[in-house]
Amino acid sequence: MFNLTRTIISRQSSRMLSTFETLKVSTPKAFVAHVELNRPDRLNALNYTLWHEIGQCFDELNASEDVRSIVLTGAGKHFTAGIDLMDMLQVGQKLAGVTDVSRKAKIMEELIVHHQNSISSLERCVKPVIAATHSAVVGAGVDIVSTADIRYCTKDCWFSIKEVDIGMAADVGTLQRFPKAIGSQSLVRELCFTGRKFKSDEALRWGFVTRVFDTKEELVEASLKLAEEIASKSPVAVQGTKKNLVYSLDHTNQEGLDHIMEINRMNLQSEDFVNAVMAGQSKGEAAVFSKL
Ligand SMILES: CC/C=C\C=C\CC(=O)SCCNC(=O)CCNC(=O)[C@H](O)C(C)(C)COP(=O)(O)OP(=O)(O)OC[C@H]1O[C@@H](n2cnc3c(N)ncnc32)[C@H](O)[C@@H]1OP(=O)(O)O
Repeated sequence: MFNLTRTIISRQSSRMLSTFETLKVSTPKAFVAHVELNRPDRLNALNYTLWHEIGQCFDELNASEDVRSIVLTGAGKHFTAGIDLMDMLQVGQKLAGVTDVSRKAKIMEELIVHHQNSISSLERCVKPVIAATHSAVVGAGVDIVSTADIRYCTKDCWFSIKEVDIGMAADVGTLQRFPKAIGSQSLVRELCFTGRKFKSDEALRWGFVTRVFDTKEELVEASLKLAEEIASKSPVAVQGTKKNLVYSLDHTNQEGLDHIMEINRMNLQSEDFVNAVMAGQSKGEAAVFSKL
């Protein structure tokens, strides 16, 4: 009963996205959301508010029947400079006031789980997320874009799994998701152990990004065009596809097949299936899918 009430409330409120302090959210095309990291004066470094708002924003976009695909960009000079190091100094001060190691560890556990959940919201969101990055994508930035479904970037874009240079192991998803996007364990380990910058040309060669653009304007335009195309498809089909692709990343083939069977034994009875097939046969008439 509680869950049902919560679901109904979230559906009702899905039309009104929150306004955020560190994110700019717009709907430039039908069913397409554009989320912009918006702390340009701090190079979009992730302070606690930005971590928190990313999670809240993608959970809201997931619930919204008006959103079918999402483009993620960064405002200003860089996509992001990673975690806000000033914010981390404040965490250090908080820890200094606590003497017991287990109690210090509990504070850190809550922080790490909060930040992990923030980034995982891009994966929990069943609407495809296109990360469109420019200039620096550092540390937590790689965690974020590794969680996106599709990555485009500008020619001047570079990435660094920088955590090793600040004395920590990446802990909000890069070590889990980046290797699955790249394939070569040797390359992954080289980049994670050294933090060395890799540029757009290398990222393209390895398949980490799939398109590179001369300017940010071209990048955003192409990303929105792709998002618009995805949004024109059946939301039942696209969201079922994302759920199964995410699930299949860490399950056996048979488990993945069982999972998609569970999804499709329902979805093949949906009006979207009939509408799409009819539109396909009418040659030229695009199918129109109702809100999901
Ligand atoms: C629980 C833990 C979860 C997640 C952990 C994630 C770990 C990480 O994200 S590791 C990565 C941390 N980030 C960095 O180490 C990046 C440091 N910054 C840089 O290397 C450079 O600033 C740059 C991103 C390459 C950009 O260079 P440039 O364009 O030349 O700008 P700057 O002049 O260097 O910087 C301008 C201004 O921004 C401040 N700043 C830069 N990065 C951060 C940051 N990460 N946090 C806070 N502030 C940052 C920099 O100090 C300058 O400040 P001024 O006040 O203007 O001097």
